[in-house]
Amino acid sequence: MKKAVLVTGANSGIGLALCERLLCQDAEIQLCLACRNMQRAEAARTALLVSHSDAHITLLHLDVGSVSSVLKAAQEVKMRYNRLDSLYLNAGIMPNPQVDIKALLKGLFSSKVIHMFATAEGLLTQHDHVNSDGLQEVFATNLFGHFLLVRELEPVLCQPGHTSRLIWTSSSNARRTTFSLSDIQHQKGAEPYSSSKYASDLLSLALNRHYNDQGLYSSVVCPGLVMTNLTYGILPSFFWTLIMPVMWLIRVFTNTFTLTPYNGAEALIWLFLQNPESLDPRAKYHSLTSGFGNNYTQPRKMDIDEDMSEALYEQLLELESKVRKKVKKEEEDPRVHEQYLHQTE
Ligand SMILES: NC(=O)C1=CN([C@@H]2O[C@H](COP(=O)(O)OP(=O)(O)OC[C@H]3O[C@@H](n4cnc5c(N)ncnc54)[C@H](OP(=O)(O)O)[C@@H]3O)[C@@H](O)[C@H]2O)C=CC1
Ligand SMILES: CC(C)CCC[C@@H](C)[C@H]1CC[C@H]2C3=C(CC[C@]12C)[C@@]1(C)CCC(=O)[C@@H](C)[C@@H]1CC3
Repeated sequence: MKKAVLVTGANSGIGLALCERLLCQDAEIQLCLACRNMQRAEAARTALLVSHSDAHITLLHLDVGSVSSVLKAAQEVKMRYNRLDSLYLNAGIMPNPQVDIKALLKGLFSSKVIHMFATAEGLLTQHDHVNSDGLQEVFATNLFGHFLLVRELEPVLCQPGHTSRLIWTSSSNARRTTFSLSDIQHQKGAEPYSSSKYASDLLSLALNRHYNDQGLYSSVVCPGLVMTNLTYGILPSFFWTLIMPVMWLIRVFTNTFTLTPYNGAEALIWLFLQNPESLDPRAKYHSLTSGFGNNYTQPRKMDIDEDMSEALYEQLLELESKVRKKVKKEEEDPRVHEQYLHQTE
C-alpha cells in the first residue's frame, strides 16, 4: 500500500529538501505539503515535479501558528486519508534573532568553542510577541500548533495493526535552562526558540508514553546548522556566502555544520527508513556531515526527564481544552473573538 506522508513547512529549506529526498527514496508515496502560503506551496510542488514528474503530491493550507487553521487543516486531512504513515512536524520560526557579538568573540577563545558553534548556547536571543489566539508566537508555531495537529489527527495516526510515526525537527539549541514549567510559552525570557525546541523534546517523550500502545511513535531530530531562510534571518545571505570557507573549516571540527538543506534532512530520511519500534525515545537523532562531506545520522541522549515531560503534557492538554472552548464560543458568537482582540490590544 502507498504510504501517506505529511510535511509541515514543506515549501522551503529542510522541509523541501526532505520532500525531494522522500520522493527519491519511495516514488510511490502520497506526499502532502502543508504550508501557510499556497503560492510558495505551489512553487515547491512544481519544483518537485521537475525531477519526479509522476509523483503524487498534494497541497494543504496550514498555518500551524493559528488554532483555527490547524483545526480546519486536520479536518481536511481526515477527509483525504484513512491513514497517515509519517507526520513531519517541521515548520518553525525564529523571529527577530540577535547575535551577542561579545559572547561570540569571548567563546571563540574559550575551550567551549566547538560546543558554542554546535549549539549557539548563549549567543542568540529573539523578540517574540503574542498572536491573535493570545499565545506566544514561537510557542504556538514551533510547538502548540503541532501538538494540536497530532491530537486532531489521532484517528488517522492510530490505526489498529499499523505503526505511524511523528518526526519533530528540533534543534541542538534546545536547552533545559531556557525552559520553565511555570512559563511554558516563554513569555518572560529572551530565548523562546530554544525553549520551544526543548519543549518539543519533552513532548516527544510524553507522546511516546501515551501513544506507543496505539501504534504511534515519536522521534526528534536536529538537522545541524543549515543555510535556509531561518539562518538568513540571523545574518544576511551575502555574509554567509562570504564566510563559507570558514564554515567548511569549522565543519572539520564540528560535524554539526551540515550547511545544505539536503545534508540537514539526513536524519529525517534515516528515521523514515527505520522501524519506529526500534528507536530510542530519549535520543535526539542528529544529521551530521564530516569534513569530507559525508552524511550520517547519530543518536545522542537528550537532557530530559519523565516527570517534566509529563507535567508539560498535562499543561498542553489543559491549554488545548481552553482553546477548544474558545473556538466553540467564537463559532457560536463571532463577536467574542473581536472582544477578545480588543482586550489584548
Ligand atoms: N536552519 C537551521 O540551521 C536549523 C533549523 N531547524 C529547524 O528546522 C525547521 C525548518 O526550518 P528551516 O528549513 O531551517 O527554515 P525555513 O525558514 O526555510 O523553513 C521553515 C518552514 O516553516 C514554515 N512555517 C513557518 N511558520 C509557519 C506557520 N505558522 N505555518 C506553517 N508553516 C510555517 C515556513 O513557511 P514560509 O515559507 O511561509 O515562511 C517554511 O516553509 C524549523 O523547525 C527550524 O527550527 C533546526 C535546527 C537548525
Ligand atoms: C561561523 C561564523 C564565523 C560566525 C557565525 C556565528 C553565529 C551567527 C552562528 C554560530 C553558531 C550558529 C548556530 C545557529 C545560528 C547561527 C550561529 C549562532 C543555530 C542556532 C541556528 C538554528 C538552530 O536550530 C541551531 C541548531 C543552530 C546552532 C548553531
